[in-house]
Amino acid sequence: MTEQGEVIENPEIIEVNIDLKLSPCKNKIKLLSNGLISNGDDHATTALLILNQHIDIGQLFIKIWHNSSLRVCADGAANRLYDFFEDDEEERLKYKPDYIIGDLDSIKDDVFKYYQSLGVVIIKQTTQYSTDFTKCVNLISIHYNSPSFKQFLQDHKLESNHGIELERGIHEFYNSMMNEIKSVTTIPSINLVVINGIGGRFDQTIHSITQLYNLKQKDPYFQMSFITNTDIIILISKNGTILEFDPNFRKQCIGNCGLLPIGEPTIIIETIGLKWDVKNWDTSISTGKVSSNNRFVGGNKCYFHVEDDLVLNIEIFLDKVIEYI
Ligand SMILES: Nc1ncnc2c1ncn2[C@@H]1O[C@H](COP(=O)(O)OP(=O)(O)OP(=O)(O)O)[C@@H](O)[C@H]1O
Ligand SMILES: Cc1ncc(C[n+]2csc(CCO)c2C)c(N)n1
Repeated sequence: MTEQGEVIENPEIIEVNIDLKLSPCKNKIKLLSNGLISNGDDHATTALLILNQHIDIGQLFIKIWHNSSLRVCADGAANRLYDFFEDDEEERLKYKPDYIIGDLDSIKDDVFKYYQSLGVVIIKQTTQYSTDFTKCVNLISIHYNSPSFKQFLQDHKLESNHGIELERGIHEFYNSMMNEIKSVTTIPSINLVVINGIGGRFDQTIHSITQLYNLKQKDPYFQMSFITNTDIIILISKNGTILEFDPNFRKQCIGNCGLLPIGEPTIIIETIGLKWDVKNWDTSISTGKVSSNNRFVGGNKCYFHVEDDLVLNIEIFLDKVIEYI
């Protein structure tokens, strides 16, 4: 039996030219030289979501913070933000999140009081049918898209929980907002950078990956990426995607990559710009046919054409990224 599909081994550096007549390209994303992923829309804004694990990306964290127009902590992530500054009270004060949200079973009392005293909006949501991660994502959507949410917070600022229903008020707010705005407006793009969601507990990590697929369906205006101290992780959409990067950044800061069909088996119709490019290559976790340990050899871009969305991880050398920015 012959293996399906084709693997083409390329030299260490190649020029990538994409003939758009043969290789469709619906999506363009950029890997910026500060390690952030942008959907290529110059008007997009960036939001930072901090989850509850140790912040281990050093000065890259500070860089991402300053690059963001909104910063949200999921429950116990507020402890991690607080601890990041160790005993440097002056620095800690400069990094005030916009919101802390979750069931609030993980945030420490003194951290709660600290951020409350700084005027951070802290929202309790007790439902045990969604994670703090999902609560955060809904809140971020509302923050950017609801014409009335900021006014609502202002009007209810003296009430307990800012007047938001305790169990699933944010989810309800989100649902009714989405019903209202879907028909009327085009929603601006948001580059959503998530830290601390990968590694650590395995179910939490898999839940993070589900968010990549889920957001693509429910809130496609998010370009979501996970950043860890070893990787950037994104979803590559079907219908053809060009990923652009700065050639020097690639050389100095990027290592291996993997095309990971975590959500479902699929066919990689074509890649252009990998050390091991593939054509009509069926890939699945259960057969073990997965392109891991691959790398970018396209000087400034790489092209992916996949039949179904799949996960891409890009290895970053954190120290080099921090040096580079
Ligand atoms: N060990 C971990 N590994 C990966 N992600 C994590 C881990 N712990 C927490 N997170 C992420 O941080 C978010 C906030 O976590 P927190 O500890 O405050 O609450 P939790 O009770 O563990 O999470 P949840 O309430 O969502 O179940 C979680 O929703 C999850 O996305
Ligand atoms: C089928 C099913 N499995 C697990 C949970 C538990 N759960 C999912 S999200 C969440 C909130 C954590 O803050 C909890 C406890 C559930 N509700 N339903």
